[in-house]
Amino acid sequence: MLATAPPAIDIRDLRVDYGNFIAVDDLSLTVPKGEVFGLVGPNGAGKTSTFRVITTLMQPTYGEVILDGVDVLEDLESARRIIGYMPDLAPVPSDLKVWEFLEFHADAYGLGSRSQRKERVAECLEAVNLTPQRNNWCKALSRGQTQRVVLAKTLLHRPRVLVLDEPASGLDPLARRDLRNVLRAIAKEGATIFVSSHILSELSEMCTSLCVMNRGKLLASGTVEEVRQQLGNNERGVTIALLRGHEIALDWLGRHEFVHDLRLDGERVSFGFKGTDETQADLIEGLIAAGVRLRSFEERRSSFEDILVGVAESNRLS
Ligand SMILES: Nc1ncnc2c1ncn2[C@@H]1O[C@H](COP(=O)(O)OP(=O)(O)OP(=O)(O)O)[C@@H](O)[C@H]1O
Repeated sequence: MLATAPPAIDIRDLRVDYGNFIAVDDLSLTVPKGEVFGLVGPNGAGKTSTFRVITTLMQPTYGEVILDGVDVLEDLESARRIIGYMPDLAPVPSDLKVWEFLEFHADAYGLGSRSQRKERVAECLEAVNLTPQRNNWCKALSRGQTQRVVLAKTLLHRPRVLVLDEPASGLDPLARRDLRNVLRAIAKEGATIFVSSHILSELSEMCTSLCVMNRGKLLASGTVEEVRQQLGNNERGVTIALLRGHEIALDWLGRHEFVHDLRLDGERVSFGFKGTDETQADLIEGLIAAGVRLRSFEERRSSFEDILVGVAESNRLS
């Protein structure tokens, strides 16, 4: 029988206390290999504390973190070889050129012979699409380019697990798109990426799956759709335009268990719908089978940002 490969990241019952304050509360999470996995949560959710434990920078109060089968708390040295960590707003020295900055770190890591180190620097610059900027001063780079230089530095030792704290913060949409493409390409090469943000839409664009954390606790995890369902936000507003069968539609929808706030406005019928994608597909089929001539169907869902704002609001109120 084939042994199953361990997940890239396995966090079990993690707890981080600062004095009497619980910053991470009983967090358990598994990230399969090759994912771009997002960690989203409002300020103070416990994202950085979680990352600091994973990256061996801090001992947790309780719990285990296993990276690619290696226990981070038991075998620090092996864990550090697996991890690449890019902290929030990592600085780059302004008085070095891009290639000098990377070669300095390749030397510090002792990455093989001089020619091997140069080759690795070139590979990493290519991976982050910065080969044309290799001779530029670090201080002359844009914010997006600076993030990618730091990412190149983080890739030098071929980490299998990349932990990136808010890498897209402060980037314009174009720079975010560049970063997203670079991260996807890196994951395709086999690395697993664990990336945080407090902006959900940023991560939902970038990640294969994600989790939501709030006040140290895991609220939901899975694909974007699964997370939306787990957070109980599958409410949507629907407007249908009909050519015939308005009476039938009103009667049929009025008896549907997931439909509420039904309104007729000219040829259009609007209502709130609280069901899954499957039940919504059943609803469309049911309406047509009942004899309604449907011209169009339009749904409006709360954006992911609205959901997160709801989470943050509930913090403030409680
Ligand atoms: N060294 C510390 N001592 C005391 N409290 C701390 C310390 N570090 C973090 N905290 C608190 O723990 C909580 C979680 O902080 P953490 O930085 O992990 O959250 P975060 O989700 O990364 O937030 P942000 O998005 O603001 O960076 C916050 O309330 C923070 O004030």
